[in-house]
Amino acid sequence: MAETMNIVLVGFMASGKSTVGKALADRLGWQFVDCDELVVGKAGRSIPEIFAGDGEEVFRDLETAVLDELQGRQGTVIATGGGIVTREANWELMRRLGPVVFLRTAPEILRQRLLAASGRPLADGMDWEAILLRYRQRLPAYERADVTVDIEDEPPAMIVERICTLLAGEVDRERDD
Ligand SMILES: Nc1ncnc2c1ncn2[C@@H]1O[C@H](COP(=O)(O)OP(=O)(O)OP(=O)(O)O)[C@@H](O)[C@H]1O
Ligand SMILES: O=C(O)C1=C[C@@H](O)[C@@H](O)[C@H](O)C1
Ligand SMILES: [Mg+2]
Repeated sequence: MAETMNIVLVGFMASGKSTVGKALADRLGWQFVDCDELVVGKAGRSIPEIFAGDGEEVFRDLETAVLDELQGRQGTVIATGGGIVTREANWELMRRLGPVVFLRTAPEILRQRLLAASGRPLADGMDWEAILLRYRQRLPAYERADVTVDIEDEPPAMIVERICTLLAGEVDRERDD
């Protein structure tokens, strides 16, 4: 795959962006960055601390700033935060980086993963119906991605192979430009 581009992964909380992103970068021999980790590094605080201390808007500003700082990169798999698709400005920044891939993970899998973990302010302590409502509200935004990968219960390595196959067309288009 051409190293002149990056791959940007979007999807709901716990859809696997960070996990699959790392595996995809290993498979391609590319670098990997995670926007959530970059935000934490920039703020010097955890995501729950940013949400609790400054509010969601400040978190979103940091998220956009991080995406802006990634401009110019090549050969990098970029895992985004689950809400990055909610800001219009982020779309232009993501599309400039490379193809945007939506990990459309089955809601039942999201439910199991979110109930088993904490550290996500927009899921912690919320009932599943409220989380599912947010997921449904965000779906049209995720579906703006260039490529969608439907994910059931399967290991990251299999998802990685499917992403590589789906992106072969994107790479061909880039070569034609
Ligand atoms: N294909 C998979 N098979 C099994 N477990 C997985 C798979 N993908 C991710 N997981 C597990 O699901 C959980 C959530 O994954 P991950 O943190 O990668 O999601 P995310 O999309 O980055 O979430 P967030 O938007 O909150 O950053 C983790 O515990 C991870 O180990
Ligand atoms: O879906 C969301 O809005 C979020 C997802 C996480 O990746 C983090 O970016 C944060 O917890 C917010
Ligand atoms: Mg993540």
